Amino acid sequence: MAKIDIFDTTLRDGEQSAGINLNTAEKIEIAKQLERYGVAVIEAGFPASSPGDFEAVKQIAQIVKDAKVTGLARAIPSDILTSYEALKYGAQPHLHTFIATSPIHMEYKLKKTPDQVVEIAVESVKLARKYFPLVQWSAEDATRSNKEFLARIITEVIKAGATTINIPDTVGYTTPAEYGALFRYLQETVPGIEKVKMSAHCHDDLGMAVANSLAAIENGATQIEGTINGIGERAGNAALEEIAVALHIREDYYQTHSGIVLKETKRTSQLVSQLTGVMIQPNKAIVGRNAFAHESGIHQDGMLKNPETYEIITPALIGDATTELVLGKHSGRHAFINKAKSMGFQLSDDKYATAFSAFKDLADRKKEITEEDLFVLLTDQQVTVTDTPVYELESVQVQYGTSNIPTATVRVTAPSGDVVTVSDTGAGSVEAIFNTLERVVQGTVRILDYRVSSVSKGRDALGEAVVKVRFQDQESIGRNASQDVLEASAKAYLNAINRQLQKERTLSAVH
Ligand SMILES: CC(=O)SCCNC(=O)CCNC(=O)[C@H](O)C(C)(C)COP(=O)(O)OP(=O)(O)OC[C@H]1O[C@@H](n2cnc3c(N)ncnc32)[C@H](O)[C@@H]1OP(=O)(O)O
Ligand SMILES: CC(C)C(=O)C(=O)O
Ligand SMILES: [Mg+2]
Repeated sequence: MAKIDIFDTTLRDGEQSAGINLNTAEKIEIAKQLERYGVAVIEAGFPASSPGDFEAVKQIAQIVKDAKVTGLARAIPSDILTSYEALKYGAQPHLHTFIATSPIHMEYKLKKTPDQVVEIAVESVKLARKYFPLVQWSAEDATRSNKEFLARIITEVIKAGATTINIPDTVGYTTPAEYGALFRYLQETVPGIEKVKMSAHCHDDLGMAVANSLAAIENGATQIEGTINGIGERAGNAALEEIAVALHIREDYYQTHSGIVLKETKRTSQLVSQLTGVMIQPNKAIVGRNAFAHESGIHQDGMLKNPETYEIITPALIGDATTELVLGKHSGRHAFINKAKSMGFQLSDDKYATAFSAFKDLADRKKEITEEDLFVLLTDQQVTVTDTPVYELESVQVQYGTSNIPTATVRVTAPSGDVVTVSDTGAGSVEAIFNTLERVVQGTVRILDYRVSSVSKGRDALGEAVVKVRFQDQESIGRNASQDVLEASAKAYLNAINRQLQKERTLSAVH
């Protein structure tokens, strides 16, 4: 099976992302992780661009042993010589030099004729080869270059000693079929091309960087360049983790291997995200937070029956990620009960049914149902004695204004089955609710304690209310968690009353 070398440029092209600035210690940490990840080449920076980059490249070249370390240089003697001073410590000194070959870059940016560009490229490669055993030459903006001119200049730089030829899609302009055809054309046209490594370097301006890179592999590329998490200038570079996993999962199709240690994927991605400060979008392939999260009932049911129904990549393949069956408004009974059991609950079918409908009701109102929310909801069912008639809150409404007296109106089904609606006021909203409920409940109720806290996190977190009352000469504690603390308070109050009623009923049944 053919080997595809992975050339990582997170520390050079990746760092060219707007807003990223890594210091030497951070670059070394990333380089060490890239070495563990199994990349073949690490482009550690652009040594001539700043003393900081020079120092980082030099240290990385000294530290990294299992990958080649390279640095970028323009086709300028001083860039090449400066790069040598940084890279000479590497196990196999490797230089990456480039010059643009498209008409627009040659005319407007370089202000050179095509003939001058060929001459500069040849001279730079010859100079580089005096110092470096390995010289990669890149035709910047290759995909907008004249292909006959591209074949001509590549022929000349190979004669001058280039050991790798890179065909960058610098502005993310090409398409998979077109890019593949360009690789085929160069292989069929350029004398001596079989002696060098052919490399692809794609940008994601049209969202095709990974697809273009894979097309290059299908057409003879044996090295792929990119960055971790796809970071890079403008829309970024090809995401290396996506390419490595695609080659693995579709090995049957590509018939290649990359040498990447896939179980280091998640860690590498997280490290780069943390040190660069570039967040990973949740639905990003392979490393996004949701890449292994299933929310809808039909998918969750399929996953529980056989994970291969909806997962082509196992989370274990890429490291520490786990499959997650996220419970939300699209979830079904199978996933809900499975989760409840995994949390240690064992309820009767009836209670599971009630808990599931309470869960659906909550999921309609709350974006994400956390494990804490479920715990509260299922515990409520576990401890509810269902055969005692109790007070049930049908609705609660509070009128509150900074200059009004708070007024509560509650509608409650009493143990007798009667539905009553009562209003009363209080110094605050909660007191108005409690005063109103006191008028509903038969018997004297004295509040001994009342507390509210948040169950989960975020602005839509459940609020949990705990109310301790004295009722029928006994102390009873009630609790409830709802999205609204006023509703939770009313329900907690009635829960305290109901628990006392249930206790009474159980005791009188025993005697
Ligand atoms: C596609 C890519 O990713 S290419 C890599 C891009 N990365 C970077 O540019 C990051 C680091 N760059 C830098 O720090 C600076 O741009 C430096 C140090 C390299 C150069 O800085 P300056 O000397 O101030 O030049 P400046 O950046 O303004 O302009 C670039 C010059 O290099 C020339 N140039 C651009 N590419 C090449 C090349 N491959 N070979 C030779 N000259 C080149 C330009 O024509 C321009 O020359 P001019 O000054 O004669 O007009
Ligand atoms: C320097 C080259 C390889 C580059 O980054 C590009 O053309 O995108
Ligand atoms: Mg690039």
